[in-house]
Amino acid sequence: MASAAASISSPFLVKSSSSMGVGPISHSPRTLSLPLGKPCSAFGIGFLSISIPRRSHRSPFRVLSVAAPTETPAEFEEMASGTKRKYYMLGGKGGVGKTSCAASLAVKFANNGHPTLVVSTDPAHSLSDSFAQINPEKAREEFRDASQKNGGTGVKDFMDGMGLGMLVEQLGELKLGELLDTPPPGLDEAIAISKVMQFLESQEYNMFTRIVFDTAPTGHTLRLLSLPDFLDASIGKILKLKQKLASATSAIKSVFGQESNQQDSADKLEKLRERMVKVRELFRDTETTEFVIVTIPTVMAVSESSRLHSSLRKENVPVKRLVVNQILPASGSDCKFCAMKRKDQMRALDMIKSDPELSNLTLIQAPLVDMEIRGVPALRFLGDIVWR
Ligand SMILES: Nc1ncnc2c1ncn2[C@@H]1O[C@H](COP(=O)(O)OP(=O)(O)OP(=O)(O)O)[C@@H](O)[C@H]1O
Repeated sequence: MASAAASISSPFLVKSSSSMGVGPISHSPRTLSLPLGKPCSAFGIGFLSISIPRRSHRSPFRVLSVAAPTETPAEFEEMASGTKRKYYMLGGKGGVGKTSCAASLAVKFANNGHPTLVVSTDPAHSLSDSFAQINPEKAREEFRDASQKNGGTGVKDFMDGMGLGMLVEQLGELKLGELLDTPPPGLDEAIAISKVMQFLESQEYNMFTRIVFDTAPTGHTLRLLSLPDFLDASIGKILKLKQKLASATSAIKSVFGQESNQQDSADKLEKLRERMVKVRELFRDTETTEFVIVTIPTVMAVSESSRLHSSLRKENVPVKRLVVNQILPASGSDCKFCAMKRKDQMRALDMIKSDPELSNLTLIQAPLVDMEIRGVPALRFLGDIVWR
C-alpha cells in the first residue's frame, strides 16, 4: 500500500508524512524501513519507529546531581526483559514531560535491542515535528457516517416524513440522535486508539516488541478509559436499531440503499465495537501493559496524579511506576530562587511519599536538565538517567 519507504540506519526521529503510512516494513538487525507513502485511511496517526545501532555515545548534555536519597531505579531491566510484546502508556497532566519520557523510554528499549514503536494519539502532542496527526474530525465523520447508514438521524428524518413517527417513538429509548449529534468526549481518541490497535495487530507490525504510547493528558485519558464501555453499549444500540429496521417494510429499507451497504456499515460498527473491547482488555492486562504516571514536583501536579492513580485503579489499569520529572538539582550556588524552588519541590516529594495513592508506586526521579530535550542524543541521555 505504501508508495515509498525510508530506510533508517542511524538514530533518527522519523516523520511519517501527513498520515499514517501502512505497508510492508522490512528490517535488518540494525536497519529499519518505514513506509512513508500514501495515507491509508481517514485516520492520520503518526508512527515513530526507532532502531538504534549499539555504539558508544558521548552526550553533549549534562545533568547536575539530583540529591535523591530515597531514589528508586526504574528497574529498567524488568521493563526490557522478554521478547513478548509489551505496551507502556505514559500519562499525566499536560506539559509534565510525558512525551520526553515516552520517547526516551523508546530510545532506551531500542538501544536494548527491542524494535520499538512510539505511538501518539494526542492531537496536541509536542513531538509534532516527528509525528503525524490524528484527524479527530475525520474519525468522527467516519463513525457518524457508518452509524447513520444504520438508522441514525437520517433514518429518523425519513421515517418522520413517511408518517412513521410512531416507530421512531418506539426507538426513542435508543437515544440515537443524541449520540450522533453530540459525540461523547474522548470518542475521537477511542476510535484513534482502536485504529492504532488494528495496525499493531497486523503482520507488518509484528516485529515490534515494545510499544510506547505517549498518551493524552489526564482528563482525556480518563475519558478514553471509560469510553469503551459507553461505546460498547452505544454501538450495540445502533446494531439493535439496524435489526429492527431490517424487519420493517421494504419501502423503508429501500431508502438505505443496497442491503449490502447496510450490511457493510453494520460490519464496520461491529468491528469497531470488537476493537474497543480489545483495547479495554489490553489496558487492563497486567502481563502486557503498564501505565506509567508522569508528574512534576508541585502540589497541584501531585494531587492530580493521585486522582489519576485512583481512577486508573478503579478501571483496573495496571500502574507500577511514578516518574517525578523536572526535579531541580541541589544548587551549589547561593541562588535564592533555586533554593526556594527546590524546597517547594522537596515538599511535593514528601507529599508523594505520604499519599495513600502514590506512596506504593516505584518512584522514579528525573532531573530538570539544562537543555531542551530534542533529538535522539538528548532522548538517549534522558533515558539513561530516568530508566535505570
Ligand atoms: N527533565 C526535563 N528537563 C528539562 N526539560 C524538560 C524535561 N522534561 C521535559 N522537558 C521539556 O518540557 C517541555 C514539555 O515536555 P513534553 O513535551 O515532554 O511534555 P508533555 O507532558 O508531553 O506535554 P503535552 O502534555 O503538552 O504533550 C518540553 O520543552 C521538554 O523539552
